[in-house]
Amino acid sequence: MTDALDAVARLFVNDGLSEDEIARQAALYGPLADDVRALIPLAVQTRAGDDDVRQAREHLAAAMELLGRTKEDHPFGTRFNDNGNFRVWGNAVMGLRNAIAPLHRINHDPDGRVWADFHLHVGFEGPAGHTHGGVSALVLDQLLGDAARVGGSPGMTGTLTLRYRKPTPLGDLHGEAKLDRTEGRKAFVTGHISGPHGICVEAEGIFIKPHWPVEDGRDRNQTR
Ligand SMILES: CCCCCCCCCCCC(=O)SCCNC(=O)CCNC(=O)[C@H](O)C(C)(C)COP(=O)(O)OP(=O)(O)OC[C@H]1O[C@@H](n2cnc3c(N)ncnc32)[C@H](O)[C@@H]1OP(=O)(O)O
Repeated sequence: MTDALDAVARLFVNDGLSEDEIARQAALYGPLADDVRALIPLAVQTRAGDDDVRQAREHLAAAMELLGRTKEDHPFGTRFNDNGNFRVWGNAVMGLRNAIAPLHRINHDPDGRVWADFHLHVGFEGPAGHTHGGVSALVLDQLLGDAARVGGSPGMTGTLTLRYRKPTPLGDLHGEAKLDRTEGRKAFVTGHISGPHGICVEAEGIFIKPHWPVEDGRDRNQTR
């Protein structure tokens, strides 16, 4: 656990950025992630032939060379400033700079419910034409964890139990979660993902506040 503690402490950084600089970086790197995100379904669906694919790959190689000239050698972690503007831009579910992240925003209602409307493209396929079960788990883990945090009991996922009630289509989906109760350091949270024909996946999670020296105090309505 010492290594994990060290990593969390090292990657939980007040970088002192001004709001203007944060906005500048968001405007610069967010669209880059959006472009990379748009490439993923294209890689699955393009019917381009040999020459076009070869040419596209040359462009991509040039882009990778440009982007790789200067880069950090560690994950993004959690960054914040004195205003409490928390950024988790590398997060796999809602990180602004993460091209695989399917959620743009997680909303928090005054009653503690958290919810998101999101779109899963063809790169999230599991069963033919449907969402991969692990992707549903990914999204629900984040939503339930956020509900625990918003409810005042932030924690690491101890147990996540899913019931796949019916196949989850790709496309436009809705997810939500709410803290049910707490017992000591444990938060018990429930949630679900629904599609056009109702609830597809139900989830129950136990989130446990670890013995870490840091608190995650992200703003309640923070965008990714
Ligand atoms: C500031 C926060 C920032 C939190 C930052 C949140 C980021 C959210 C990110 C999204 C969510 C993730 O992906 S999180 C990543 C996936 N999860 C992980 O990697 C977690 C790895 N596991 C761990 O680090 C640890 O096992 C913990 C923290 C979960 C628990 O360790 P611990 O704190 O030493 O727990 P311990 O003292 O033994 O037990 C405390 C109580 O919890 C129960 N318990 C222990 N483990 C489990 C378990 N897996 N499932 C259910 N219950 C459990 C015990 O029975 C006990 O109940 P009683 O006797 O008191 O009744």
